[in-house]
Amino acid sequence: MSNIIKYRVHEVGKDFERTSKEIIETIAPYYPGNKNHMTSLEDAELDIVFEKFTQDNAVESFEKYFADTEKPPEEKKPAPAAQAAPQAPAAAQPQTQAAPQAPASPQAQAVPQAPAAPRPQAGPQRPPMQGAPRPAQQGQGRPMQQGQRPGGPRPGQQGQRPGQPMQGQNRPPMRPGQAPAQGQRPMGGQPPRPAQPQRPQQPRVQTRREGSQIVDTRGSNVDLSRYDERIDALVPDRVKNVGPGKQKFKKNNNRRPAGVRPKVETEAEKLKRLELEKARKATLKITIPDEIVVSELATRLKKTNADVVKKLMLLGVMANANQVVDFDTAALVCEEFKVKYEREIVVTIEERLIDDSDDADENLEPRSPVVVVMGHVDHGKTSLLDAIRDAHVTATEAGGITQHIGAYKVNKNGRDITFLDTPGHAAFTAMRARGANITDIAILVVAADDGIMPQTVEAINHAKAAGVSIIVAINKMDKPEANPERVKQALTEHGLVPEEWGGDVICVPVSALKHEGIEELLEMVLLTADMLDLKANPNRAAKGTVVEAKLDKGRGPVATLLVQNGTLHAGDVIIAGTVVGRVRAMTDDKGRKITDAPPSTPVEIIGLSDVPAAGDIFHAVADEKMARELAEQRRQEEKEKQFKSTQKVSLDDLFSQIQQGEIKDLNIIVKADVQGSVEAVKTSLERLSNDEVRVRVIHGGVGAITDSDLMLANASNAIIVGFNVRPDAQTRENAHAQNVDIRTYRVIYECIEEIETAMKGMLAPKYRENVLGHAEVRQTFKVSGIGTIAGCYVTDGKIVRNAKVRVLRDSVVIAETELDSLKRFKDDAKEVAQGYECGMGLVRYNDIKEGDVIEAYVMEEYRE
Ligand SMILES: Nc1nc2c(ncn2[C@@H]2O[C@H](COP(=O)(O)OP(=O)(O)OP(=O)(O)O)[C@@H](O)[C@H]2O)c(=O)[nH]1
Repeated sequence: MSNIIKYRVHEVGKDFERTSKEIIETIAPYYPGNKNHMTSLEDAELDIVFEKFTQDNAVESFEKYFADTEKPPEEKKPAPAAQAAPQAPAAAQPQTQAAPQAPASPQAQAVPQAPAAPRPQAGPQRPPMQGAPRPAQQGQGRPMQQGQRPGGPRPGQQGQRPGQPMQGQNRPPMRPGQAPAQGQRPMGGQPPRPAQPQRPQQPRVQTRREGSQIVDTRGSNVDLSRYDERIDALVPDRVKNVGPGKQKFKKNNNRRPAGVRPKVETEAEKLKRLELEKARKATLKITIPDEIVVSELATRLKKTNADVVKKLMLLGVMANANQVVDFDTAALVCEEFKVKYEREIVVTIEERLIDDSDDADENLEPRSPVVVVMGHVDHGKTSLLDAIRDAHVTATEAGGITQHIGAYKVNKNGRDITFLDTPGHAAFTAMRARGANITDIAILVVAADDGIMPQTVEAINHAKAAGVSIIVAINKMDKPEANPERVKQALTEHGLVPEEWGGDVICVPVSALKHEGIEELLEMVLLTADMLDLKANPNRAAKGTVVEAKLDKGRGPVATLLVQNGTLHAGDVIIAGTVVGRVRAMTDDKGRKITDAPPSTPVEIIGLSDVPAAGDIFHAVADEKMARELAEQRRQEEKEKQFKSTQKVSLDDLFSQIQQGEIKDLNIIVKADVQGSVEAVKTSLERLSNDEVRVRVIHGGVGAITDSDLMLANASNAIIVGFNVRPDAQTRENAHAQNVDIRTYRVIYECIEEIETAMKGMLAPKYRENVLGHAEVRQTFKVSGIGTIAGCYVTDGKIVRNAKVRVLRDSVVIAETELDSLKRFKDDAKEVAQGYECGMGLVRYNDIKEGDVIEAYVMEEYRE
């Protein structure tokens, strides 16, 4: 650097108001050699000059100096100027450090090497600098040191030379001509910064060590970064390499730029910022969903997990960061933190796509009733449906060809009635299990010659569970042995009291075979419909249920839909369960093409992408793309559902389900060997109802537990209780697959007790029976002295020697005991597997008959 910028002896002399000779003499003792006024001076030589003249300007007494500085500048102005005048402009630095290494120290950079002003080339060319000579000083031939302190030079204050940048500005001392050439310093154009100079200067007691130079950085407005550049420029390489390494001011570079803001202000600013932050937090508003993980809540509250967990603890909720809390708890935490909150409303695709809002009364119009026919096998359901259709479809609709699409409409007295063509409660309940409640009225067909049969009872209970109105059609009235009174009598036993006996159940005697009583029956259906006041809004997007669906070879997926609300139009986009499609063609039950299907209309449509399931609910939607998205989402949900075992009510977790509010009604199906037991259990169980749970026996019947019971239990989320009756192997397997809880008992009070304790959450069964297998008694042998030996064939599972057994006759338990002996031919056997024959003797039981079933089981410890 010094090679580039020449600073000649005469220039230095001029700057310091010394002769060239004096300068040369100053340097000579340190750097001997021939020099003249044109000799360029090296950095080290310059440093010596600066040191020399700086020291020459040292004040004699600090006391005097400090005393001077405390006086108002105005008073002192003329005097110090005069005093300082004869002196060299150097600051009073009693430093003896004149070594060439001096500039290497950071302090040395602050040494006023700036004899710029007097220099002819530098002075005039410079734009006014902060330290520009004031008129008074100019009059004295040199500018005052930094102008702001008329008290004269003081220790540590450099730059007393004319034209030198003011220290207050923290300009690094500069040699004339150097900075502009290097472009290291934004000299010109930098406006004077008066803040520092005008600050009342307190006497600064500075402990200065002999031989060191100190940069006064206490003003907090020293731009130290500038010194780094100067260091690089000024420090000779050999000096740089000495010591523990370069010690740049950069370490302190985090200081604010000179003159921008003093340290006190920074603190104030920080406080202000903190306050602002606090204020911002105070007005924080967050949204909380119905359930939120604690860590997520903490994030939203801008708190740590620990803070939130602590607050929860104080609120009496023990939850860790990964646990979920409900909205109310989260809201309490928000209140504790004084954070505003509101409930997060999650709009699902379903909500956006499907408008499930209720209709306003003024938009509702009467709709025709939807009727299902149920009853015991062979009581004439199909015959009745055919009779109704024959009388009202083929006869009245000229040219109409009856289509079996799963539902049809008949017209009576100018009003329509829709019949579901699938008789029996199986289809009805299967549909209900899928969430579809499509029927308004159930016609219960009871053969007058047969009376109430098991499936009649089931049908009654299925209809009751679905909450539909029942009309009894007493069929086969043409038969001579028909006894409608007996039927009515039996009906009362099942809670259906005929009208003529003071009840509200309409009973119509009919003959499906002879087409008698059909008109009366239909009239009664209309009457019941009037009572139900069935209404729908035809002026909205259609909603309904898939009644039937199949894959047609030529037409692709074909589905029968029953429109329940709104009107379905040809061309509509519909979503049914996980299937999406556009209604390409629509035909009614008479095979006619139609374009609009108002409420209670069954239609057959084509155009779906896949075959939906019967019972699926369909919606006509506006956005096909979104519908596909929803279908995909539903498929995903279905998969997840399959993964998780279906949550069905069971006695084991009854209490937890009650506590979680999942159960309000405990539905029970009671099956027993005799009607008396059914009634007894029913009354006893229903008495168990308490404030939280209502125990409802939705079906009670005599006989084995069958698939039909399972179906009802499945649809109504019920548990099955059996007394002295048991499910057969297939039913048990199905129950297991469908997660239906079947409990079997021998004594009523055991059942009552178990359900009661389960409701109280005290049910802790330690043992549970595990059925090992069944064997059918094929032959019996009487052995004197031993008793009866049963020759059996193991039908499923295995029979184990130590197992307990029960004897079943027509699925009714007739004995419970243990195995006395188990033999394969003449040998004792430990166990006999399925498909083998064996001989069995039972402990204290000899009344075994051919056809009996022996069930072997063991009691196993049960762990939840
Ligand atoms: N005498 C007489 N026989 C009838 C009447 N209704 C039906 N039947 C007869 O009863 C038998 C059973 O009739 P279905 O209509 O098949 O009875 P279902 O209830 O539909 O029977 P499933 O479909 O097996 O459940 C048939 O042989 C019919 O002919 C009737 O009103 N009078």
